[in-house]
Amino acid sequence: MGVVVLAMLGSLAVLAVAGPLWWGHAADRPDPSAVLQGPTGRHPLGTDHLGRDLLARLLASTWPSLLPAVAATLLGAAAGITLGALTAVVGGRARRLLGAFVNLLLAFPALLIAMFFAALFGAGARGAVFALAVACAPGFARLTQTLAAGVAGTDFMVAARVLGLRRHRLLLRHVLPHVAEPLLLNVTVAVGSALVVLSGLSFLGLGAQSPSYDWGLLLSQGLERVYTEPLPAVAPGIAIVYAGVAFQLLGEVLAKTATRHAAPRHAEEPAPPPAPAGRRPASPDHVLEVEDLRVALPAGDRTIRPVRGVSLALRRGEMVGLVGESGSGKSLTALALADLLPDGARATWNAHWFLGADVGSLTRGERHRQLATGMAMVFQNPASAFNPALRIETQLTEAVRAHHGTPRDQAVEQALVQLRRVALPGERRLLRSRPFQLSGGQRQRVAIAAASMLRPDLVIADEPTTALDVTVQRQIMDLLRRLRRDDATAILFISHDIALVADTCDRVLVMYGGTIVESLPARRLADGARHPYTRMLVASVLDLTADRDGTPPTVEGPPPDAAGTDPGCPFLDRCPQRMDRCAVEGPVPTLLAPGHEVACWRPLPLAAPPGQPETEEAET
Ligand SMILES: Nc1ncnc2c1ncn2[C@@H]1O[C@H](COP(=O)(O)OP(=O)(O)OP(=O)(O)O)[C@@H](O)[C@H]1O
Repeated sequence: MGVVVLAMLGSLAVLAVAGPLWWGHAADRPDPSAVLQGPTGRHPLGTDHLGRDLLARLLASTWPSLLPAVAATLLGAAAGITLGALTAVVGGRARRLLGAFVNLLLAFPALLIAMFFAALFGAGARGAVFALAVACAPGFARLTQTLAAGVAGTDFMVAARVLGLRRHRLLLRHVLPHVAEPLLLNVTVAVGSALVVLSGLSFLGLGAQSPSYDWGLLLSQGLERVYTEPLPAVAPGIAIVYAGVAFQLLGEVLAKTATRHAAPRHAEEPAPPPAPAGRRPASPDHVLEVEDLRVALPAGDRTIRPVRGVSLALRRGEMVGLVGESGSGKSLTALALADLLPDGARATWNAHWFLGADVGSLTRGERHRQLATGMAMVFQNPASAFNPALRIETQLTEAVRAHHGTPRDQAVEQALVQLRRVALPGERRLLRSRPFQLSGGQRQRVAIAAASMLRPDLVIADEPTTALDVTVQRQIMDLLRRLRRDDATAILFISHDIALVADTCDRVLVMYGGTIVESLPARRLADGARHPYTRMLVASVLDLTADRDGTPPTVEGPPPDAAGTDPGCPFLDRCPQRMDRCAVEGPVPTLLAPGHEVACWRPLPLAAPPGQPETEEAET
């Protein structure tokens, strides 16, 4: 197809350049003796009303026909794509405004807009070009908006936001390359349509003005006598179709090759990754502290409160598990901590400290930078956490390049070091790969390598092993453990898999109905849990040491009210221990033993060894 396109476009280019030189003179020479002739040996397409040779005019007008169509399409596409792509990276209100503006423009038919602006700008080729650009921009904006919307909520965009990339970088690196293929196709196809519209404008007397002429004008002149001499009208029509098909095929060829050259090449010199300096938590121990974190979300005509007063703290090098059934608010808690809540969601807190900085008092830019360099996220689905259009190299290196100004060569070498750390062989070949060329396990290892690139103080891993098989799960857990051991990185490990959490974490936070109902050392989970929900959760997993199939644990009974307005305990309806007080007063977390807190008015007694009565004192 490439060869065919090359031949077609080459012939058009030759005609465009050589046409005026070779046939320009014949095209403009009137011949009163040969007015309005049909096709003859001397004039294969006949002559016009001044006796000028129509074939010469057709060939000589290649350039003035193609140039305005290409120029109008490029101008319109540039304006429309910029407008549409902005919607993927701006905030909620600006996005709605931009959307409304595009809708307004689209409310008018493109041809009407083109005619209106052509009349406004004045009849002539230049006016027609601008008019057509204005007319086709909204279509490109809508297309880009739709394509970009598909990208905006993806994990790789969230991941890129976690890295704190600026809007223009998000736009250029992640949104545009991802939507480039259909856009390129549409731009080139639109050149063909632009040719037709320009012909229409010329036909209406709003395009090329005599004595200049283009295929559109020749077509309209030919149409006047199409019933007696069809060739003078058919020939410019064929020229328009030929050029249109050439551009359409060009679109397809370009679309196939567009994403192959997105990433730069890397250099050879190895260099150790420098550790970022100058970040110190206020308490040397705590990386993150949050108190009474709440998240409210609009859901239809009401507001839901999926997170209702979460307090937690993570020490340097500590691995803390966050467990709870589906919908308990684990992911929203993580997203609120990373300042990545979806549009419309609102987070509030009493205190929120990250690396010694009061997050609430930072400016937006400072907050993004602090979170981007100090925190990394590993998502559940490694397939969607990467931008499929970009090479692994680009995705691994862009954060250090953006935040630390690391030169590309050095960033690439850091990426190689990180890939070796996560035990991925053939790391140079891997850097040149695209995400779809890797297996699920490889992708998750690359995700951990990417998370380690900035040497973050905290990694939030949101169900990083759920989509993987058991063997790969173990390898990924080993990597997370190594990350925490080697770099003293704190890890918040979100999972349904309480057996895995009990096995790998230091502490476990049990979430229910948007609150943390119990916090205890992981080794105490099997026999030391005191909250009825934790006990039921543990009981729902038959054996904490058994092999896991990734099925989330289930607890019988209705889930808590999503609105979160009931005053009592969220576990009330499912609790076998409930008392009258539980319905009217939410339980406050109470310290039962060092490192063990329970939010329950009537915590269960400790499970006793077989043959002995249950006791409350054993632990304390
Ligand atoms: N963007 C959103 N808009 C409306 N409701 C949402 C949104 N995101 C989450 N929710 C709701 O908030 C509640 C908590 O969601 P969240 O994803 O934090 O739960 P989770 O504990 O992480 O669940 P899972 O383990 O299934 O991921 C759920 O009821 C969910 O339906």
